[in-house]
Amino acid sequence: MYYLIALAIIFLDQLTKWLVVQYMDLGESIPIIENFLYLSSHRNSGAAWGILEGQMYFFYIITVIVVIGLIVYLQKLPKDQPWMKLALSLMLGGAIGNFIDRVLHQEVIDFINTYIFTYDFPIFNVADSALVIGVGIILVLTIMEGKKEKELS
Ligand SMILES: CCC[C@@H]1OC(=O)[C@@H](C)C[C@H](C)CCCCC(=O)CCC[C@@H](CC)/C=C/C=C(\COC)CC[C@@H](O)[C@@H](O)C[C@H](O)CNC1=O
Repeated sequence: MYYLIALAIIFLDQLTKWLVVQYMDLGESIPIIENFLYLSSHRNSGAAWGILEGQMYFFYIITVIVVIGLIVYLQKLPKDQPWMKLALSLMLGGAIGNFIDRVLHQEVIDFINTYIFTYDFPIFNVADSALVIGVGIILVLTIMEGKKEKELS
């Protein structure tokens, strides 16, 4: 069931990237909300903030490890942890979404360009959003778990 969430993320990610490639020129920027949100067609052959630019084999290896880890973890999780399963499914979809780009184009297509206050946050995509949301949910669950244990002890 949670694999459907991962598939939905992959489909949404690849669809949005296809639309950007189809209807936008590289470097083109369309303002959605002035000074806050723009659609900017961008490519990144690195990871976040363009780190390790061009190290495709490193990215393939890391992504395969991440994907296998997520699948094993998803299989092992007991039924009563829906939030954890959601987080892992989001990360699985995000990791595969960027992996497809890296295998097909040796770079990742990015287009969500936000200005958080004056800081021009790196341009990202649906896959990155799913990854960061998945990481965020796991962080929240871990903090909540820690608080619960403290109350019990
Ligand atoms: C989101 C992980 C990045 C994603 O990792 C992936 O694919 C994984 C599955 C495979 C990587 C090879 C391994 C993880 C590297 C970890 C990393 O990099 C530190 C991340 C910290 C993170 C806090 C959790 C910050 C967030 C940043 C950004 C996302 O903001 C929403 C900016 C995204 C833009 O720089 C955009 O150009 C990136 C481009 O799309 C390629 N994306 C990737 O490499």
